[in-house]
Amino acid sequence: MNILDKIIAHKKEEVAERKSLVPTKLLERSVFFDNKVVSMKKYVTHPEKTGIIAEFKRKSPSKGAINSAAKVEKTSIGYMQSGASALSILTDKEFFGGSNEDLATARKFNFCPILRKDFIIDEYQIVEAKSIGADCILLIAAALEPKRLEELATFAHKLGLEVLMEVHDQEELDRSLNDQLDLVGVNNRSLKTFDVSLDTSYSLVDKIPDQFVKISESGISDPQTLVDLKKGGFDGFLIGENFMKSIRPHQAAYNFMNKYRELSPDFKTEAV
Ligand SMILES: O=P(O)(O)OC[C@@H](O)[C@@H](O)c1c[nH]c2ccccc12
Repeated sequence: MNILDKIIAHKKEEVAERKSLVPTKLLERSVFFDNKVVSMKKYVTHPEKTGIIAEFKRKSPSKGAINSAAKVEKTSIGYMQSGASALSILTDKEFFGGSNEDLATARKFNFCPILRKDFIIDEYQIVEAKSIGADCILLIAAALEPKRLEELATFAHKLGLEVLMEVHDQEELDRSLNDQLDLVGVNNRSLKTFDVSLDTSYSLVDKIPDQFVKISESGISDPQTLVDLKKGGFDGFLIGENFMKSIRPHQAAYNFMNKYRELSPDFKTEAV
């Protein structure tokens, strides 16, 4: 059993329990439910933004504890003020130390696209994503049958949410691509070994059709890497640990994005 199998097994139990505690009808009454969705696609590709999707992640199976003290409010606002295009908020509790409240807090304090970072296997979680203020959901190709993935993506679109599909290799990409996706992410971290290799991104970027916004995910720790990935054809970059491992993640993000600006002279906008 690899880590993903373990997480999905746990997720099934968790979703069953949540469903019995909070019916869908109640989720639909949330104040966030009628919010207009902020497009991740648009913000990531906006020429005056960095393309960075900055992540709030307290711990992970590969790294253990990363930062248990950071506050969502300060961190998310700081990420956005530094020039991030969007936020990614972990809502899985068991393996990543996140919560739905974290995402709802980020929503309250920011006008920007927010990705619900979780392991989605059921429509219920998509309604829940909308009810806590998310704009985009993650669907992991390694965890879903292609047909099921397309069904979930279609359901998300019905609620107005965008969809980021994550792949690790060409086989996952080939079998899971469908028209209901908005963004396609290549995860540089292997689920089996936890090794990170940017070669995964470079080897897959040209295989992703141009109708999708292309995201490189995980293991990015150097602004020069962003310049290179952008040249290689990526529009967006998902960065978590590199910011979160600092005592002040928002400050780390600020320094990182300033360096990125210096390295890309055609990229003019200042952090506010
Ligand atoms: O912290 P990193 O190495 O910058 O990676 C961020 C993000 O890509 C990673 O957290 C991630 C990618 N896909 C996921 C799926 C579930 C949970 C987490 C993830």
